[in-house]
Amino acid sequence: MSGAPGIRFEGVTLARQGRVALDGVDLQLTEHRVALIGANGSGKSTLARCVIGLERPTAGRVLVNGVDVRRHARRVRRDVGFLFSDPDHQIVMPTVREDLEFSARRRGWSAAQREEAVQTALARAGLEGHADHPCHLLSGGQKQLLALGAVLMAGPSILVADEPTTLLDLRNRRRVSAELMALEQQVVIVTHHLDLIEEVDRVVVLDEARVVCDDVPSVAIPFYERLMA
Ligand SMILES: Nc1ncnc2c1ncn2[C@@H]1O[C@H](COP(=O)(O)OP(=O)(O)OP(=O)(O)O)[C@@H](O)[C@H]1O
Repeated sequence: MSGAPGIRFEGVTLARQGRVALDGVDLQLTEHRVALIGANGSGKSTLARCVIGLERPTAGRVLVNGVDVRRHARRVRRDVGFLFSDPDHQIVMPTVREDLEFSARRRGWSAAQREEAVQTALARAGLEGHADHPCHLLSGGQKQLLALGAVLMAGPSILVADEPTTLLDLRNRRRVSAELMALEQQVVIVTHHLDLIEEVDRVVVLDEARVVCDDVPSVAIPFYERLMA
């Protein structure tokens, strides 16, 4: 059941309580790093959540690596990691190490392989000295790096991040963004932080539930700034 890599939105429309959140969105996202930008309420998070079946289109369909999300949501969720704005929404275990180990269990690894992966993830997140600390005592930036580490531990081929830097100070915003931009996986990032997406391969601008610009950052970001002026 393998198919075209990446994410495909085919005529995706989503209406809730008579209001249209997405209106006929057609996109084929195959680039390594894609940003979704747009005004508050333009539909970015709704579109991102459709990728893992957290939202269901009223019409149209979403395919991930050629697999229909509606028909095979569990399979798609194994392929797609999702990073929320608030890491507290996805840190599930009491300590840093336990949280990473929890995600590693999906992989069918031996105990030794899991331990090696946990150590690598701790180092990558700069949390080596915090392995046995309670997660709730971490700073916001540390929590987001832990959440990212745990999501990656599950081995996704695509990462969707919904405003992952919104709650962070400038230093942590840059740190988390640099981690995301350096990933080998395809990354789709929803953000209002335009300075962080200057290096992405493609920027999709949403406005009032529709795609109004789809281009490289040097074209799409100024387009959006004019739209907001
Ligand atoms: N669970 C929900 N129930 C009802 N309406 C919702 C729900 N989630 C979002 N909406 C509405 O759908 C529209 C699109 O919202 P969405 O969160 O996708 O926008 P967004 O572009 O991500 O906005 P923001 O930048 O503020 O996060 C908005 O009108 C919003 O109020």
